[in-house]
Amino acid sequence: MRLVVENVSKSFGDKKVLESVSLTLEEGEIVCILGASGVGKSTLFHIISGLLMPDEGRVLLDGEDVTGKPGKISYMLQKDMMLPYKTVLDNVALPLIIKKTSGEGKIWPWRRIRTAREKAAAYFEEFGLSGYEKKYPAQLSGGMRQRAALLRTYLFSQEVALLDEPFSALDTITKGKMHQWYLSIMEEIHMSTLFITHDMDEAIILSDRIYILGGTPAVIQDEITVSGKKPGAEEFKISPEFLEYKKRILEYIQ
Ligand SMILES: Nc1ncnc2c1ncn2[C@@H]1O[C@H](COP(=O)(O)OP(=O)(O)OP(=O)(O)O)[C@@H](O)[C@H]1O
Repeated sequence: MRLVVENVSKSFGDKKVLESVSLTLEEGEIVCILGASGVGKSTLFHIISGLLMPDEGRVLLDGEDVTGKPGKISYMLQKDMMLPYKTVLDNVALPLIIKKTSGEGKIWPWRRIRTAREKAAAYFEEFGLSGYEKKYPAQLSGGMRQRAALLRTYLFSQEVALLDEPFSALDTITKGKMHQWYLSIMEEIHMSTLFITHDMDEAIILSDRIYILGGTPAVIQDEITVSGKKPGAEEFKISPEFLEYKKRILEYIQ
């Protein structure tokens, strides 16, 4: 088990937001947290990423207690947070520039930047960004920006990634294409991913498992294992199985 979240509870003042939330993420799995707006999804992600301490419970990464320790788990925020005055390559290489790798010793900053750029550039083709290395974020389409942001997240830590509504800003057609792209790239890079969405279809299309977060305070109301999704399997979206998953989710989310 890569990631274990154990009985996490959190209140802000006298408002309890999360109540004993537990979940797991296995190696290479794509797991989604589905919940209505304001239910506490981002609060849960802040806790998992170590940016926020829970009142109770803990977060384990590969068995190590990482509660309240940021920097271990990649976290892609809803906004892609690209620096507008830096090239796409430098934006993507940023985590490699600022994160000292173990055993690296003392090296000149320019050498670290060069190595980081080389490492990041090696993934540009796979992420559909070839030829855009020297462009600026404003020159990319929405889908490309998201792919660049995903690559940056992957380069920060290839172990576990948290993605907060990664495709919500995209139009329906681009979103559909990104879903297929995401599933096929995951077949290659096997990044264990926990993502947030309030889009039911997206949850079913992308996830191996779905946790439904709901109620006040929020608890895990259901856990659904999705079988049948495959990269490029457009017919899955119109299959009876897909509708069954949707029906089950609709029992909780209206
Ligand atoms: N720092 C804070 N101080 C006080 N209340 C907070 C704080 N952070 C979040 N909350 C409250 O906790 C609840 C859950 O917020 P959160 O942002 O986690 O929800 P969400 O499910 O991510 O929402 P959305 O889908 O709209 O992003 C909300 O009622 C919010 O007002």
